[in-house]
Amino acid sequence: MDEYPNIPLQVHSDPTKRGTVCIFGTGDFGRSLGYKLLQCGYVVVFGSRNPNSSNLIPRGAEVLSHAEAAMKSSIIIIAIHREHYDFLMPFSDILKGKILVDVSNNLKINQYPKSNAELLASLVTGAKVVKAFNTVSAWALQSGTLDASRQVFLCGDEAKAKEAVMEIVRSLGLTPLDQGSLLAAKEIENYPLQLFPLWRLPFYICAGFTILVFLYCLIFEVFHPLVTGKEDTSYLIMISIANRVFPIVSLILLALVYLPGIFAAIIQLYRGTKYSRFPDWLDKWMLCRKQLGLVALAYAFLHAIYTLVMPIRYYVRWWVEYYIKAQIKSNTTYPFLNYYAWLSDSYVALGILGFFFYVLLGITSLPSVSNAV
Ligand SMILES: NC(=O)C1=CN([C@@H]2O[C@H](COP(=O)(O)OP(=O)(O)OC[C@H]3O[C@@H](n4cnc5c(N)ncnc54)[C@H](OP(=O)(O)O)[C@@H]3O)[C@@H](O)[C@H]2O)C=CC1
Ligand SMILES: [Fe+3]
Repeated sequence: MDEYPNIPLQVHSDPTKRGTVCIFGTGDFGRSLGYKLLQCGYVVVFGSRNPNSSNLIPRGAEVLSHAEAAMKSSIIIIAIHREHYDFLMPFSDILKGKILVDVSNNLKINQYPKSNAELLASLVTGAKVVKAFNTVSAWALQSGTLDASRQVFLCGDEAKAKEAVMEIVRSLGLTPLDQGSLLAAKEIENYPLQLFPLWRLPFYICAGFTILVFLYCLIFEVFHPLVTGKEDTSYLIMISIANRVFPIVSLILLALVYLPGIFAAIIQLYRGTKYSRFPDWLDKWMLCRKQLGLVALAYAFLHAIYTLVMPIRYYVRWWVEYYIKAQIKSNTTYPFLNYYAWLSDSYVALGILGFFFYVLLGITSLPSVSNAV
């Protein structure tokens, strides 16, 4: 295999193989990406500090010293943390003209004034740095659960280098999204640290309506009877009031899912064209319909659970009363009476568990940039 730094990816002599890709670092991410590349027909060469003692290397890959490995390919994926980038400086000559793929992430948003990719470009002058793969997690690569995070954001100053990396991304079955020049690296590095960015607005809307309806029910069903008739109805809070809040908010959210479509249609009819931009507020609203719909569904599901729980609670309470009366009549004590009261309350816990289970399901199906470490 000869090295031609200006040719993006060297073609392997074996026609079943796509070409050689070099990966620096035999850590979690390097190994996972190597494994996936091997699966997709690439020849993979790892560059490591300890080529002989590296273990868990995917079968079929070669492990060499950094310098030897770099000679084998014109694309080098740097699967090493930013803090160790200066170790590359002695190899500057070998890396000249090569495509260096920066996959690194930080621990905090805007942790450094300069993005990791820009730092790499300034340390190894003459190399073509492309930022990519940082939003894909090692775990997703290995387990093949890439459904929710097939998008690979990438950026770089050299169009040809970017195209070569995009080709690799595509051949791994992922979708490259070109974000422009290396200046965009800072933003791309922040993506994995933004926790569910698409859920912020829907979360506020749902929380707002839930609190509002809950307070309304609380005032009319608990505070009002307490003030006017000195009647204590606080026992309604946990189940009856909650079960009133869920369907009301669920229906409001469902309306919020369908309303923007109607507004959009009216605007289009009014303007007489489909090809103009919607106002900003409508755009934001349309974009969070999926999340609002998911929460509406979760609330409807909770409503169903609580509705099922309620008659069981009445039944249990009836039994508790029945046994208390029986105890008084026969002047004896039944040992397990408390158990029934406890049982009735455990149904409440069941409802809450159901809720968390649903939320978990929702989270796993998110288009998650947040998958990556
Ligand atoms: N893990 C993940 O899910 C993801 C990780 N990333 C990024 O990938 C990069 C690697 O992450 P990950 O594999 O998890 O980390 P690991 O700690 O598992 O591996 C890092 C590797 O870097 C090499 N290394 C460590 N110290 C030095 C040093 N002083 N000089 C030279 N090489 C060194 C080692 O390889 P060797 O011993 O072979 O030299 C080591 O195995 C990071 O930048 C991370 O942000 C991006 C997306 C997801
Ligand atoms: Fe109902």
